[in-house]
Amino acid sequence: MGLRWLWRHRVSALLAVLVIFLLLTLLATRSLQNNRTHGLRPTADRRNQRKAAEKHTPIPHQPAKHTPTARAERQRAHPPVVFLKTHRTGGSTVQNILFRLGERESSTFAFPYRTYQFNYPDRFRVAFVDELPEGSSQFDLLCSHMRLDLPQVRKVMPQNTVFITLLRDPIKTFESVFRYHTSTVPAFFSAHRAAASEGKPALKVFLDSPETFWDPKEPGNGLAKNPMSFDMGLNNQKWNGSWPEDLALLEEAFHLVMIAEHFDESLVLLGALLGLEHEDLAYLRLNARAGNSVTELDENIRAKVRSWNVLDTLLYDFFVQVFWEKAAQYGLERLKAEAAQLRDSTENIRRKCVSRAAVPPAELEDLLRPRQTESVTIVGYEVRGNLSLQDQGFCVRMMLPELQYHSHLYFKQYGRDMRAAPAD
Ligand SMILES: Nc1ncnc2c1ncn2[C@@H]1O[C@H](COP(=O)(O)OS(=O)(=O)O)[C@@H](OP(=O)(O)O)[C@H]1O
Repeated sequence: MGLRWLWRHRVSALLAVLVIFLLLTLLATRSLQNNRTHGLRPTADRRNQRKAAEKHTPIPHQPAKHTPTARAERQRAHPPVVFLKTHRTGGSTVQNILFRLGERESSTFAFPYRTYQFNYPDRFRVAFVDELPEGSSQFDLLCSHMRLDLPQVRKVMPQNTVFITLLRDPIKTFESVFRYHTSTVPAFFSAHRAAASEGKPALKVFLDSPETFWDPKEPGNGLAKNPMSFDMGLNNQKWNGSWPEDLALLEEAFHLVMIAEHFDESLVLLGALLGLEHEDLAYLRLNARAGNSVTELDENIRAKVRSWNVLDTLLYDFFVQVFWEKAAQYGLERLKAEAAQLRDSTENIRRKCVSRAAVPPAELEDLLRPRQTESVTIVGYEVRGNLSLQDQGFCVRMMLPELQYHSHLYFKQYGRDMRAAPAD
């Protein structure tokens, strides 16, 4: 054996080496072709972007709840969604459900070109949307704050988009908007200043003579009167002849207008519309004020709030009626039963995830601390320790405040940070 044997069989050895080489080349070519045909693997660029994104925020991995095949089917099953996030109505809670859904299904988000809002309070424009990311053929989800302009939104989203929004009792909404947006809405700011100098409650001072503080030509005053109507793109200053027609157009455009006072029933209808399971709809009440930041309203103040926001009352009452019509179509008994089931399953998930609720901001880590304003305290949640990595990923996402989740998803989608607001 050894060298003499090799020398004697040199031709056979050479042939064997050649055959092995040819076989390896063939296998390599087939595998490359497969990857190209099915487009399964991300490009090196996208892989690097994703790695960078994962490094960017200390958010645990998204749990892989579904198998790849099931995920692909679910992706096909649910249509693109626009969620019109009206102010102080519970929108961050619904947005969080959609953020989780979109992240799990690798949806493409239509994000604002700058910051977290579509150039609010301007009416929505196509130009306010960031570019379609490389490799995406359409936007699947749009759920950041805007003032609605339906034809413009339709230009951004695919034709089969489902439109949803959320309305809240106008008295609760206005009280919350007034307290939360003290420094960003000029009319409220002036009222607070006057109230401070008179030593009186600001809301009472404002409602005693709102016209003193409210300049309708000031663009920043959109939320100062009928804030929900303003967000829905209606004339929020006064009723005019086009209101009934505008309402009818909204009714036609929106597949579902959820009602905060019937939140669980609204989620059941949302789930039916998008084909979601109860686990997908589990939620924590996000962006809530601490008890000491809420103003108790007596009947006199409530009547003044109602009268100042009469168009919001009209809007709300109209869509509450539409909501119950939809509920009747779904089946009232069925809706009641499913809402009860959703409440139970959500309660179990809350018990598993949350170690402490209504936590003051100073006691929360940066990742879980909601945005605060000068005038109110917004409380958050503490996540339980000792969770599996998968549960931790799920639970943290459910309590992640809007800004943190938004910037995480933005970085994941574009591989870069969000653009800041332009300097004034
Ligand atoms: N599920 C549910 N049901 C009823 N109400 C809810 C729910 N989730 C959040 N909230 C209340 O909604 C208020 C926050 O609304 P938003 O998240 O839309 O605010 S924001 O515009 O994004 O700042 C805030 O209201 P206030 O606490 O009265 O200010 C939340 O407590």
